[in-house]
Amino acid sequence: MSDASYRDAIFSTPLDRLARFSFDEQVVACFPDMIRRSVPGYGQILGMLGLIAGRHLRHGAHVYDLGCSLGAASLALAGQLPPEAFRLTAVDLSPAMVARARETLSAECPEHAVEVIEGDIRTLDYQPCGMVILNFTLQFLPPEDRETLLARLYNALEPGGVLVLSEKVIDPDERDNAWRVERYHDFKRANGYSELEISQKRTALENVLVPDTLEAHHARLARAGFPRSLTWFQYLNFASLIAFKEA
Ligand SMILES: C[S@@+](CC[C@H](N)C(=O)[O-])C[C@H]1O[C@@H](n2cnc3c(N)ncnc32)[C@H](O)[C@@H]1O
Ligand SMILES: O=C(O)C(=O)C[C@]1(C(=O)O)C=C[C@@H](O)C=C1
Repeated sequence: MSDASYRDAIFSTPLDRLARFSFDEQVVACFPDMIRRSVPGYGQILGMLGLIAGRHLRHGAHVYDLGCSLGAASLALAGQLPPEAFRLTAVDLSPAMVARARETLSAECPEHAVEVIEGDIRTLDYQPCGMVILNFTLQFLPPEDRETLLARLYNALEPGGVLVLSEKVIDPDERDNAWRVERYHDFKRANGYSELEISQKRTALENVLVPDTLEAHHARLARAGFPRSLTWFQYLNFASLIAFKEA
């Protein structure tokens, strides 16, 4: 099993043809380092997922980890809850991510009922479930597909079920937004990224990662059926929301 994770240096040299960002082999090889150095609060969010599940999940309920990448959210749950507490389906569109997630999850939590599916979360057939995790995934779907997916997830959730949605967000106020983005770039610099890496990645993510405002997220969750949602975490321009289905 190769569990090696390399330092992210993808955008460190000038690239004359800057391709759109994609979750290919190159990104997979350095993904744990990339996401840890690029997402403020990533570790804290993972740490809370098990606690949220511990409070809201009916014993033995089904959990979905959508856009699972290497399965970090699934692993976080397995690290905090016993095998009989839940069954989990992790899904990702990237074959390279799925292959590595399967290896990691079967090695790290062999006792837990975890399956990893390669597929598109927009067209998956959802079983009744108690919790859905979208940890930095919805932002990569075309904006016009987001509400339909959330409505399908609302329908799949059992009464009392919860959806955790973590996203990069924008501020409706231009000056506040600029301040957050500038401090986010400081965060990246402090984590060892150069000006070139920051600017090339920003360009590669344009029209690939399309962030919404928190207001747009809450309004969309309400239209999708959720009677209540709240922002439980925010660190600069990264936030996590929880949406509740009525019990
Ligand atoms: C930022 S990563 C998610 C990180 C991961 N959830 C974690 O906590 O470490 C976004 C993931 O969403 C996946 N993705 C994007 N669009 C998808 C889709 N339509 N269906 C399934 N997965 C998708 C990408 O392949 C990528 O692995
Ligand atoms: O580097 C950035 O600007 C990011 O937005 C970080 C981000 C994300 O938010 O999903 C973007 C791509 C990678 O998947 C890892 C993290």
